[in-house]
Amino acid sequence: MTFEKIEIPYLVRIHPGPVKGEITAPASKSSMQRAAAAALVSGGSSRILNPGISNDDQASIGVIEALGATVTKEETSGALLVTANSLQMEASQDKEITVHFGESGLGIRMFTSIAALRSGVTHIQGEGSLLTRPMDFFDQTLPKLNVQIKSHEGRLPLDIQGPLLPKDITIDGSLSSQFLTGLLLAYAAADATDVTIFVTNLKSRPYVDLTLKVMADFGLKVPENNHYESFYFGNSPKGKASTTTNTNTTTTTTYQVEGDWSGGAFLLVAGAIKGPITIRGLDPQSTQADKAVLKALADTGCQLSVTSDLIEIGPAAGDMRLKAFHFDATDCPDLFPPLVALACYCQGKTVIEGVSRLAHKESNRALTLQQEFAKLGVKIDLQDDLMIIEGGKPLKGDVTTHSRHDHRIAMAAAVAALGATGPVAIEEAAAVKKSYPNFYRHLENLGVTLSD
Ligand SMILES: O=C(O)C1=C[C@@H](OP(=O)(O)O)[C@@H](O)[C@H](O)C1
Ligand SMILES: C=C(OP(=O)(O)O)C(=O)O
Repeated sequence: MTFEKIEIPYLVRIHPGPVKGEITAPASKSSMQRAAAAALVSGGSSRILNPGISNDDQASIGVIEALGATVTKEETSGALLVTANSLQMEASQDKEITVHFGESGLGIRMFTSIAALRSGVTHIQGEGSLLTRPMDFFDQTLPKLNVQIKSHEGRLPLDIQGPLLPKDITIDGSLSSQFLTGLLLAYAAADATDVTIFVTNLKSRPYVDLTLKVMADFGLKVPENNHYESFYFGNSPKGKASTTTNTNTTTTTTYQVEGDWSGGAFLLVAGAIKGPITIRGLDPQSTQADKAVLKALADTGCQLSVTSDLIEIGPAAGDMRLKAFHFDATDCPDLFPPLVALACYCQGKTVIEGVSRLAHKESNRALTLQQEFAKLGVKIDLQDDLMIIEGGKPLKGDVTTHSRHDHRIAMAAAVAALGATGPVAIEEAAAVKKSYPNFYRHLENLGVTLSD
């Protein structure tokens, strides 16, 4: 499968000004990547509507192709059609193969356990920031499940060889939920029966809800979730796909990729700072962790109206100013960057909890936020697990920030720039392609002036 190429210059300059009009949030890479994995392991044919085009989405499609799936695009609807054998049945499962994950943390942590279902050797590779993110979970866990693994002191590249055999196991969920997501899918694919994954100290819990939902949507066997402490795969047969369409002799699972609350959070913050705007495509019933941005926004006193179809958002009414807020982002760490941009425009000190969750993202996000926002004249203190942002003062314009090769830092700087005293340049602006390649185009659609 080839995807459309989106060109973004090295430097994008954001000119301050209002946002107006209507925009549809992009596809969620969390939803799309899970759909790709579920389409692979559920076998048969699947139709993925509203597919994402981010680098991480593209990497996941490349991975399922490398693992034996065929992916084509339906020209009329843009849907992706995936056909796959179950991995254990795949003719090439004994062969030695190499899979590339680009920079996707979810991709590598989810698909490594799935690739471990193969009995051939799989070489697992990544690039950029992924090379320094911790993967020692696999060194500790996979050997207990009949999988041989060689890593580079807990970092990439990895070589693995299964087949993974589901067993009762205890894992540590404090670093990331993504490893659990992978094991849940791999256990389901291996038809785990009367087996439990025990988890200690699980963080980013709503992401596991999303995993379980996608598994149910694809008709995979869904374990019983006991308070996020254990996940029990019982004796019952596989689940039944909730959305299936029957075409003569074959059954196709149809899955609609959700709109992205993580990328959408930047649009919402833009609306609260310099709107009003209308945003479509964000489902208030979603299990996505970053839907929690609504709570922080409501606490600022911005104008906010949420329905199942659209969200209308604008600054505080009349002469009122946005108020500082207190928010716990431990289970939704990707909200730190948009909430920092929001906090800049809120009177007083905003406190965000969960700083320890930021150390191993595309950058060490607590530090990069502190350093890049300092260039805009914003003071951010880090005290243990708390981030404290002093808001309400004018943001410096005519400055140059750097994405630090982190998509969410670039988007946070861009949104913060909307109310600055002059244009704000962002170096290595193309980092946004990791999750939201159309981000700058969407800002332009909302009336923002950009220059190189
Ligand atoms: O499962 C997912 O889709 C994700 C889980 C979160 O990671 P952690 O579980 O490591 O917090 C989040 O930060 C990441 O961007 C996407
Ligand atoms: C950390 C992120 O993604 P991942 O862990 O999947 O690379 C992110 O999107 O902010």
